[in-house]
Amino acid sequence: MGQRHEQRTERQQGTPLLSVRDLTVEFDTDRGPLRAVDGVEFDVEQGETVCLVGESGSGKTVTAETITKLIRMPPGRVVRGVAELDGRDLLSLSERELRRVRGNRIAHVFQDPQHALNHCFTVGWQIREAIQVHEDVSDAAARERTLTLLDQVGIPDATTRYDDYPHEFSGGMKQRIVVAMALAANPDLLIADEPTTALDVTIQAQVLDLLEAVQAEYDMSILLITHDLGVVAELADRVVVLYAGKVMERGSVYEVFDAPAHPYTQVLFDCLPGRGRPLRSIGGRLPDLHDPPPGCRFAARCDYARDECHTGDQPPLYDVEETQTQTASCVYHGPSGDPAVLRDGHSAGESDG
Ligand SMILES: Nc1ncnc2c1ncn2[C@@H]1O[C@H](COP(=O)(O)OP(=O)(O)OP(=O)(O)O)[C@@H](O)[C@H]1O
Ligand code: NI
Repeated sequence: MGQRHEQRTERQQGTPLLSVRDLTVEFDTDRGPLRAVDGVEFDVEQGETVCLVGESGSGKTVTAETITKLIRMPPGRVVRGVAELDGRDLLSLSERELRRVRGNRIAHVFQDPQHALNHCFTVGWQIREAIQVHEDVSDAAARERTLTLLDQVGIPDATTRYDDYPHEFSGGMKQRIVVAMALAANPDLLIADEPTTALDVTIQAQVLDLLEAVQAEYDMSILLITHDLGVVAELADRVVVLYAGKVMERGSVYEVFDAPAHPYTQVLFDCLPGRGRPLRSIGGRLPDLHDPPPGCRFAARCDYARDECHTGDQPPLYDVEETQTQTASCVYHGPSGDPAVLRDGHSAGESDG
């Protein structure tokens, strides 16, 4: 890893590995443009895990897939914003340059390992390919490295399994192989979108433990999308809460779990985290993304909404009092608000249920 280490220490102090700013993505639909992601901003520092959370349809996948332009354009379109990797905007790269980024620096792991593997080739061949695509090494060296990777991701008896086809592995093992393929590129950032949802519950924990272990080993950053609050609590360093394409709240996992600041996060997190515990489903629906209402996107479902919440733009991300990094897009945290109102309401809600 010596080479990798040098490359990483070159990064300028203070520049995050990934910096997403004002990311705004629309889809052309029969009913006109649909704004799936609207002004999203967050950073991912080297070696940390950032979790994107929010209900279904809140824009998590679109955010994650726009970073490397995996979403199909058209119908998708980046209206504005940047996604900088080490200060270089990925969204303005050519498709050829982007392919290099995807192969080398950013790897994706999706929900279903089935789609990431080619059923016509042995897993050994596929991982070896993934290595040789971006590194000029001999077949023998690539094979050695493949065996090491298979071993690292917990495939028992790697030497014999090298020549097996994907269908000869269980779902959990397949996802391990996908992780091995992702690691083959020695990426700086792993983007994992619900990587365990398609797996049995007992296997989910193992794959998550694997991600945690390889992250430490490879000093890699992870952008993780999950519905599972227990997973957020265990793996995340920082949390980004999305609702209807907007960031509602951001902060360290300690801060956000200790005292969710936005009323949306409060209802979303209104249960004790434990692995396998899904996000609570909350009353009402996401606003229509073709024609979102003015004001805060969450106002229609918010117990604390007052008149100003229904007018103007989504509030800025205000610093949350007495925290280091937490911010919330809610007027109660703004200059004219009293956040104590939200705290009181939240604790009252907790004792009810
Ligand atoms: N190709 C597309 N065409 C039109 N609309 C799309 C397209 N892809 C996504 N959307 C819309 O963008 C919005 C955000 O979708 P996205 O998949 O990012 O949500 P998500 O937070 O990942 O949800 P889930 O938890 O269900 O995966 C949704 O309203 C979705 O319908
Ligand atoms: Ni999604």
